[in-house]
Amino acid sequence: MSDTTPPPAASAGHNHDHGSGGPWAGRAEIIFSLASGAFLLAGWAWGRTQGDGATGPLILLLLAYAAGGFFTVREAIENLRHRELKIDSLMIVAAAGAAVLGQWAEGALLLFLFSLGHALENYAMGRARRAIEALAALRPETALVRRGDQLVDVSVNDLVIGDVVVVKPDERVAADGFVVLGESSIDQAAITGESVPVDKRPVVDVAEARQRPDAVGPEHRVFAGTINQGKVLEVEVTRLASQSTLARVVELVRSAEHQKSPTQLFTDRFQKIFVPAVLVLVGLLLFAGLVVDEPFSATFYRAMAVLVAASPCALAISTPSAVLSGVARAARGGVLIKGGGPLERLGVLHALAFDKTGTLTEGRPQVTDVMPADGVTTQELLSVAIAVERLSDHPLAAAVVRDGLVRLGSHAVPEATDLESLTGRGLKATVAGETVHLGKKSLFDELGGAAVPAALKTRVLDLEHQGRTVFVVRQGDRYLGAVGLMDTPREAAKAVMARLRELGMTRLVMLSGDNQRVADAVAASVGIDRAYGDLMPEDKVKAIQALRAEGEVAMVGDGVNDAPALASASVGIAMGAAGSDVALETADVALMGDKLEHLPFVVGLSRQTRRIIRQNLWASLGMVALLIPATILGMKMGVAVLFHEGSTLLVVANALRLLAYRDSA
Ligand SMILES: Nc1ncnc2c1ncn2[C@@H]1O[C@H](COP(=O)(O)OP(=O)(O)OP(=O)(O)O)[C@@H](O)[C@H]1O
Ligand SMILES: [Zn+2]
Repeated sequence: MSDTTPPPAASAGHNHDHGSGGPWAGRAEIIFSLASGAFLLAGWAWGRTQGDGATGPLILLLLAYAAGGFFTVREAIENLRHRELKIDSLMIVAAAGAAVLGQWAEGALLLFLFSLGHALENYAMGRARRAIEALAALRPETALVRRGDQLVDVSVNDLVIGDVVVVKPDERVAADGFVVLGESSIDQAAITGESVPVDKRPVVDVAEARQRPDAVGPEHRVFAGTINQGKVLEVEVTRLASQSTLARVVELVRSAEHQKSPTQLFTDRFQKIFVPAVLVLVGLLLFAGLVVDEPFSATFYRAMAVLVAASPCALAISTPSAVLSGVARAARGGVLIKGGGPLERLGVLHALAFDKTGTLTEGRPQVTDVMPADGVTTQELLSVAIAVERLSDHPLAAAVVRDGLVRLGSHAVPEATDLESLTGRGLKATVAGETVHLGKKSLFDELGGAAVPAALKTRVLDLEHQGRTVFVVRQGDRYLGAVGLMDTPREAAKAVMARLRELGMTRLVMLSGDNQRVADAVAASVGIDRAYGDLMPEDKVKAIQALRAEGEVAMVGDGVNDAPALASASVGIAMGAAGSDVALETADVALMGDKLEHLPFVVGLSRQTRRIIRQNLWASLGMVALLIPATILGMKMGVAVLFHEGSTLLVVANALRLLAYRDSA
């Protein structure tokens, strides 16, 4: 059951794939094992009527041996070829030992139970794996592609970027892309875990969308594997089938199985000591004749029984089965967990740090206040601000341009050039031959030159107290004024924080690049304990490190400006990862949808996984601890195998409960 040599990373845990694999192999194992059981029963019953040593019953028991031992022997040979010693192989030694002692029925029982236990175990693990493979099957095989006036059926693997595919109602979208024609609503649950269908409409500017497909808004973007619930849509393909979000998720989930968790590393280490110790014990037991007066056959039998009892089979499978089920369940809920490590760590930690914009807030700021300095007109302030923000792709910039233009009316906007982004503080550019600086108030202390006029400063502070994000604009040495924006907290944020506390998160903090007063206001409104404001991206990393000094911390962000902080947290959790490659790649846990509500689900799931791993460890170690003395004291080999395989199946069944996990909020 477990290797005495460390298994290669790719065969994490208890691997009974038998090389060939496939559904037939699984079924064949069960059939062979049941056949073994039938031969055993018939041979045993016939033997009772015929008396010992009759040829007929013996032939049946030999057939039971053959059927029950077939896969075990095959695997043992395979292992020997790889120069691996597995305890599985020793099960054959035990059965052979029973045969030598003339205990054919007992040996056949051993092989029957052993093969049945392992066949069922493989079947159960296969169930968790199939839950993952079901994701891959969501993508249709073919797509209807518009070629001039004609529609052609094309294999999705032959789709190229720029193809326009037609998606009929109730059909699955064949490729990632953006809508060019038609309006509909799409069920994206398979990718993002959102239960409510999302409305889609065509992009306004196809050329622009083609150039920057990752910047296309969620109302235009569609993903392979999602279901069109309304009317016909035409979608321009932006990714090859092998690169689609679905394909990447499936790939990441598959590889997650092979990332060992801390508990797995621990059990691996434990087995490296335990297995040789068992072999030594069994070796010593062969000399029991020196202590107790018994025939060697009895000594040998006892040693074989101990060997069976001590196999740490359940222990080896206890963690991998739970991790596999947990990762599969999460994937079905639109959450990608990259392995047992993050899953287990998230299951025990008590502190969560949040990014503000786009994570706790909607990430859709709106201009609320425009305050020109004395002697400056509103138009002058706005036109310069718009000119500069137009060149930036910051979330605040988009809001200033959109809302600013409405307020500006027909007033002309000058041309800005030489944009320079002052990360986390603001922007610098040239307008009408003069340098324009725009950004948070503290930026101007840093820059030197003319200081912010006292009157303007008071008004900025006043706005900040009201929870507004404020930036100041300066052209040359002249202050034009300040603009205030407001980003509303996500509707779900408050309830999510409350639920996270129920789940055992005791420290909830917020990290923000915005000023401290805004940070405090947002934190208070959603129920966060502590807000750290005025942080530059590198300060966020330092803040995470400081928090980690007091215990493990997970960080939740959207991958914008916070990727380094996500990477330095114990567990980095990204939101809205379906739309962002960076987030999908850098995070340990990716919430595919842009929904804060999925956070309690994944926290609860990881906590449940931890609990189940704990239970499994106790059950498997407890069973071994009971069976070793029991067999030394004379428990029958058949009974020992029954308990041994029973505990293995129990552990796997316990893990499979995770597939049905629901957040009970
Ligand atoms: N393009 C811009 N226009 C106006 N102000 C800006 C701009 N870029 C940065 N700032 C100022 O710098 C502050 C912090 O910048 P930014 O929002 O990029 O940081 P962040 O770390 O992403 O913040 P958050 O914690 O809110 O997500 C902003 O609140 C704003 O005052
Ligand atoms: Zn086993």
